Amino acid sequence: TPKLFTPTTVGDIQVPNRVVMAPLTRNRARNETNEPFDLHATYYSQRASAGLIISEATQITPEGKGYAWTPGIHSQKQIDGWRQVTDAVHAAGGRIVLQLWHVGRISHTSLQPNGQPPVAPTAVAAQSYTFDGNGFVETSTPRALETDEIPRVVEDYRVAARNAREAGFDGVEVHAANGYLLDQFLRDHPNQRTDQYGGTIQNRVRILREVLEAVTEVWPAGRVGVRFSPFSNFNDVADSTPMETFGTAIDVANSFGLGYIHLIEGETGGSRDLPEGASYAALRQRFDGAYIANNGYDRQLAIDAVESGKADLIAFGRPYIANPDLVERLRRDAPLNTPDRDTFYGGGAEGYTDYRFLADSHAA
Ligand SMILES: C=C(C(=O)O)c1ccccc1
Repeated sequence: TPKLFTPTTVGDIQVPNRVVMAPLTRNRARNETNEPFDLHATYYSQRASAGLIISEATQITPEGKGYAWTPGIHSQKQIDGWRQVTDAVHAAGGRIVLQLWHVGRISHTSLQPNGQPPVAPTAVAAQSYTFDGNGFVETSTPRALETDEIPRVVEDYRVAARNAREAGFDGVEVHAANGYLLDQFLRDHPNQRTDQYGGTIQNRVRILREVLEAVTEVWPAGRVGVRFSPFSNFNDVADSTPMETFGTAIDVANSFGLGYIHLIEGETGGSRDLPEGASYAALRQRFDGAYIANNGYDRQLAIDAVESGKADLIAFGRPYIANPDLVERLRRDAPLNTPDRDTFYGGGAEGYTDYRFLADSHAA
């Protein structure tokens, strides 16, 4: 049996295989109140045979929302909605962690409380787009967070992490990738702050350190992970020294004894090509916990990466949209359903909970 299909531990979490369901935004939470409901419980429990499920990105506060119909974890209604999901996943024998999200400047005033500008490290708009419920709009120009507001943002992560415990999750993943708030602070484009949260790499990782400190006061560190996208420019971020910046960020994660780091290898949802001088092995060896690798893996790449020790687990995104029983299909090297792009984002059950299982396929 390829090692991909054997048990391991991700920090404190025992998992039966190394196939991870990557966080996937699907824009199906209730509008305005942003809670998940029974449809989401069906979707996630269908995929419970994953070694570990990482939930879709979930905003920690109304200010942290950047797209229409994305779920939150900052109200009792949302906690109750997520409890339906975690109960269903556990009843199906699965494990699920919640991805804690703050979009920073990847938002639009129409999605913000009182139509206010989004917040960010620096008052420079991303050259990016978001989905406001009617269509794609350019992201709004943010206002720069004041130095004395950062503790409030950190507290928002702490409360959201506590809410995730109440909602029955097995752990949390801090979203520090894909050009959202924490990634905006990590990179010297756009972070041009002149206070202790900008300039040197030590300053640019400070908010991450403070967030991880807060989250690991609520959760055992072995149930906390963090996601990075060191070489992706998705959502208009870039860094002049990515190996140093993300090496330092990973040192910070390691200093808390986190259960795992989760790296998008290459361009988010795109090329796996590495820039000159970049090395995942060099980044990974600075971390003592589990390494989850993501981005464009197919069955053979995944088997080889785990067999060779390049990665401990592999996160699959698009394949999990269309294959609830992905683990079984990979184990058998069975054909995979093709995801329908038109129903990736928004809508209801169609293209969400109606993909077939292998068993169904054999049904007459
Ligand atoms: C949370 C996302 C990410 O991390 O890239 C996202 C958001 C909207 C569409 C696709 C992906």
